[in-house]
Amino acid sequence: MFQGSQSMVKKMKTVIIKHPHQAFISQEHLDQSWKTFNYTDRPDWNRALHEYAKFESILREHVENVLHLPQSDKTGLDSIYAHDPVKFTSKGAIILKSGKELRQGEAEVYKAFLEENNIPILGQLTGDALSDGGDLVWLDDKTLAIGLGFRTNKAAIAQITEMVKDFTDKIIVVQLPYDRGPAECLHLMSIISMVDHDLAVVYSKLMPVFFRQLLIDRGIQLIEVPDHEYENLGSNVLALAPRVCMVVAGNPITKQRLLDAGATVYEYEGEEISYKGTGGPTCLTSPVERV
Ligand SMILES: NC(=[NH2+])NCCC[C@H](N)C(=O)O
Repeated sequence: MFQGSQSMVKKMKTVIIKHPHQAFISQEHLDQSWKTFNYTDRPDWNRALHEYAKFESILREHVENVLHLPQSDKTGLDSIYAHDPVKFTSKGAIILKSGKELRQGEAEVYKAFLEENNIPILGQLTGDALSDGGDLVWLDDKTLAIGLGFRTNKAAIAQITEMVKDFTDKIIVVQLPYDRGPAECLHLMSIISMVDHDLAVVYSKLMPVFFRQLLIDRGIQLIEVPDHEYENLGSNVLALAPRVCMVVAGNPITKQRLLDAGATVYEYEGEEISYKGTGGPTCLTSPVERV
C-alpha cells in the first residue's frame, strides 16, 4: 500500500535518488556538459562518487526503501537532483515539467520509473505549465506553498491547485525575487526547509514579508541562515524525520542553531555533488513515502 504524504518532515520511508553513475556518468561526460548546465565549476568524478557514498549511507541508515533512477540519454547532469521532476501528494505523484529547458526530459524517464515500480501517479502538467519540485513545499498536510518564479509559472499553479483541491485546504503562492536572474537556480526551497512541523530553516532576505509572517503566525520557529552559509546551501536542509536532518558540511552556524533547537544533524561533504550544481540534500532526494 502506497503511503504517500503531504509532509516535508515525517519519517521518510521511501525515497527516489539518482546516483552519479547514472546522472554524471563519467569524468568525460562531466567535462563536456558542466558549462552547458551552468555549474559553478567542473565537478570531479572520483570526489563526486566519494561524496555520494557518504550521502547515500546517511540516507540508508534512516530510510527503509532507497530506489535508484536509471541512466537515460534523455537526461543530463541535473538529473542527480531527483527532487525536481515530480512532487508527491498523499494520492501519488504529480509529474512536472521543468522551468529549465535542459531538464525537461527528466519527467518522462521518471514517469516510466514510477509506472514500473507501481507507484501511483496523480496527474501530469500539460500545455504551457512549468514547475520544478523545488518550488513546492508542504507546510502541513493541508497546505501547499508554491514559489512563482523562473521555474514555476501561473499555468502550473492553476493545474496543481486543481489536482490537489479535494484533499488540500490552502495553496499559498509565494512570489520569488529576480535575484541573480533566469540562468541561476532559485526555488522556494532555496529559501525555506521544513525540519519539523513547527521548525524551519529560512533565508529571510529573499522571502516576501507576508510569507515570513505567515510562517510565524502558524507557530513555526524560524532558524535564520547567515549570508555566507546561504551561499553554501545552508538553507537546504533535508528532514529524515521530525528534527532529524541532513545538511551540506561547511555550515557550522546553521548546524549549531539546529542543534540548539533540539535537532539531530548529519553532514556530508557536498562540494562536487551539491555546491557546483547548486543542489543540496533536499534537491538530491525525492521523498515518496513519509509515515
Ligand atoms: N530542488 C532544487 N533546489 N534543485 C536544485 C537544482 C539545481 C540544478 N542545477 C538546476 O539548475 O536545476
